[in-house]
Amino acid sequence: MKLGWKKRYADILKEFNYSEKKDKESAILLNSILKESNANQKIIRLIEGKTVFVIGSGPSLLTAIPVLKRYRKSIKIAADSSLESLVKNGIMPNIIVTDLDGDEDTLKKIAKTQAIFVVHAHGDNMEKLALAKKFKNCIGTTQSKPFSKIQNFGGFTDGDRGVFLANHYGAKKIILFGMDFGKKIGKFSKTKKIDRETKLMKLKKGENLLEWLSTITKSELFTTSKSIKGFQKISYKELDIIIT
Ligand SMILES: Nc1ncnc2c1ncn2[C@@H]1O[C@H](COP(=O)(O)OP(=O)(O)OP(=O)(O)O)[C@@H](O)[C@H]1O
Ligand SMILES: Nc1nc2c(c(=O)[nH]1)N=C(CO)CN2
Ligand SMILES: [Mg+2]
Repeated sequence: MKLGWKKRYADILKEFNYSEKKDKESAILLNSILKESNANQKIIRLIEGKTVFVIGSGPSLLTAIPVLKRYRKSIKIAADSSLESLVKNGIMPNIIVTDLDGDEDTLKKIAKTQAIFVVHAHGDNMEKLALAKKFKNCIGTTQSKPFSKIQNFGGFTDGDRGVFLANHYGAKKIILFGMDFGKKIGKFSKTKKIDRETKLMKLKKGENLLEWLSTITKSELFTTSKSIKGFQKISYKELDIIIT
């Protein structure tokens, strides 16, 4: 990915004490698992020039769900564990961005549908990657150097990676739901209590990356969740005006 991702990734490696070597190993493993597919063309058709919703697992996901039910035709990108509550409420996302630490049963349940899975390989999820074999439509990503079938659109947590994905494929407008960041972890999030400190650090990093993206993207950015610098804060009532 262009636009200065390398520097952001170097900061992430340092701050979270991750190993670039392990990130690369993981990406090589995912590349060996993925079949050739036309998921890329499918994703372009879904996103290019469109208004796209990106849905995270922050506290506001609760109020977002009844609203999302009314926008059946809008393109939806679900970040990992937001998927479980969406599917339970009859909302089927078009794209799922995941590092496979969300709810496995839900992932398996919709594995063979038209949904496109954007699976992220990193140094700490190698043992989960085999799950990608089950997905009918699957794209592989890395935060390190892209190669072969593995791409890098930028981004860190599943939610902000969803926004970077929508930016990469040329969404006209990107609207966030359940992407509150801040100090309160959403109850749909799969994070255990012991991880709280790291989780909050990850959320902070995700928010910072979105602030940065807002300075370089061509997409118009909106949020129905808590305010983010560079995103226009809107109420659910304003959605109809923004979408048309
Ligand atoms: N306050 C919040 N609590 C939880 N998730 C949030 C919040 N604000 C934004 N999100 C976004 O929702 C996404 C999905 O959340 P969740 O914690 O369920 O996924 P995750 O798989 O644990 O996240 P990741 O693997 O990216 O750390 C996160 O990746 C994050 O970008
Ligand atoms: N190496 C490594 N990379 C990541 C990790 C992680 O736990 N380890 N978590 C992420 C989002 O939660 C994104 N990237
Ligand atoms: Mg995840």
